[in-house]
Amino acid sequence: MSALTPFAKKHKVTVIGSGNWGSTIGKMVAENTAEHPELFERDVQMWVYEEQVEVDKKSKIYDESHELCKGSQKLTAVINTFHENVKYLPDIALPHNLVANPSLTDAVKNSSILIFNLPHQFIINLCKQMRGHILPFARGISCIKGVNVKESSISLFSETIGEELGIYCGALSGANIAKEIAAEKFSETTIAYDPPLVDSQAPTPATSQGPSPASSHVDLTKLAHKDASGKPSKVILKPLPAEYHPIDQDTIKKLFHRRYFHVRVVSDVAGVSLGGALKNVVAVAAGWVDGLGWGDNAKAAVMRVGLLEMREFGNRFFPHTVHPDTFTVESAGVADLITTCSGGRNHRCAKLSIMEGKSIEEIEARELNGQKLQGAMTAHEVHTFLKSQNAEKDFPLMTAVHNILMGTEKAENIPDLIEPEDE
Ligand SMILES: NC(=O)C1=CN([C@@H]2O[C@H](COP(=O)(O)OP(=O)(O)OC[C@H]3O[C@@H](n4cnc5c(N)ncnc54)[C@H](O)[C@@H]3O)[C@@H](O)[C@H]2O)C=CC1
Ligand SMILES: O=C(CO)COP(=O)(O)O
Repeated sequence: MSALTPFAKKHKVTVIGSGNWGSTIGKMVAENTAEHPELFERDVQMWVYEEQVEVDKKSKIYDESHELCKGSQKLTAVINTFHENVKYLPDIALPHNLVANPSLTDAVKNSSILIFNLPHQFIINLCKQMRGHILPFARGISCIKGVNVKESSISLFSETIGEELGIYCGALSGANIAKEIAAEKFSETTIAYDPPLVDSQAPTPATSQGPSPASSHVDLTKLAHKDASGKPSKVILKPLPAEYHPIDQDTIKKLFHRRYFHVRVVSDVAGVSLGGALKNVVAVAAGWVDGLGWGDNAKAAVMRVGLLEMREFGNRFFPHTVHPDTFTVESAGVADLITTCSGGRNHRCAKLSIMEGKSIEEIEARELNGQKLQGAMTAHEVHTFLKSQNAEKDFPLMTAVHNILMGTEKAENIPDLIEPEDE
């Protein structure tokens, strides 16, 4: 078979991150690569931030005669031997074709599809380590819930990843509490994936020798490609060689969709990303309200105001790209807000912090066994940005969450703090 035979090459997939959600996504993606051998290599690499763990004696996989069950062991060795992430996703059987790899550069080598799934504070550093080690034409999907704020500028992690690595990156977000999905309970998600036409339908230009075998003949610099704020993207995308099946919306859906995990693919990367990031701030407020014992009506009021602020944030700061309906129609909007304000970690830790009179960080360290909350950090980042735009008063709930975390306001004052000024 010639190297240029269409689709002679299968996509190698790497998941970068192996926490609660990273391992769950790894599980689903590995189930799908095994079911679609025409598109994907069977084995999925999962980059693991290496650390020492102990296999719990109460765990189903515990075997007192096994060396890896004695004392502290490398997490990657435990995952690859017992096919369970004992630290971040205990009691869930992972597919044997999901391979834990502690070397980032080795895990991403030759992968044409990169899935980013880490707490947002770690991603920029990792992208720097990946530079020069990935396929230049790789495509990405960011499952990260957070925004990248630098003083007066804000960007989505799909964009940050895209710019750091020079690739196109879409976003996956939804009402997706990982442990429910890992147990194969039904949920929906939204994937925003809208690369320039070259990967999907762009006609390959004909040459005097007939149709070009390689999509690399398409001049990508001439294709309209804008970032989420509507400015022309700085990234000059490299086309996918023609021996690969196109990485289009259909390919992406096949990689993620499961019987228990229904995927809707849309084009609104900004709306999907902002929904996932901003709802974490609202969930902190909802947790406080529950911790105060104020009941469901109070929580619904906070969620209503939060949803309006999420939509306004998108409209105001990403006016060229956000579809306001994403916040109310898609899993990545209102559904994620509801689930996170009910069963999410941000909500639970905020609730306990009020009930016990402790900081959220103390509760996080005690309750989450190394998992990382995103809500408080995102509240501070969003506040930095809103302040730079002189827009704090237009986002009273987001501002209140920041001020309460800083100790300059009290959660008990939330009803007054979110009351519009003219009422
Ligand atoms: N857990 C959930 O239910 C969901 C989480 N998300 C989002 O997914 C993203 C990833 O979260 P999770 O998988 O839940 O992570 P997690 O909070 O369960 O785990 C923390 C992860 O950070 C890694 N880590 C710790 N220190 C590190 C360092 N210095 N450098 C690099 N990595 C380090 C750990 O190895 C671990 O994989 C976040 O943006 C989160 O908001 C999205 C949907 C659901
Ligand atoms: O994003 C989530 C659910 O969609 C998970 O939220 P938490 O990080 O608050 O658990």
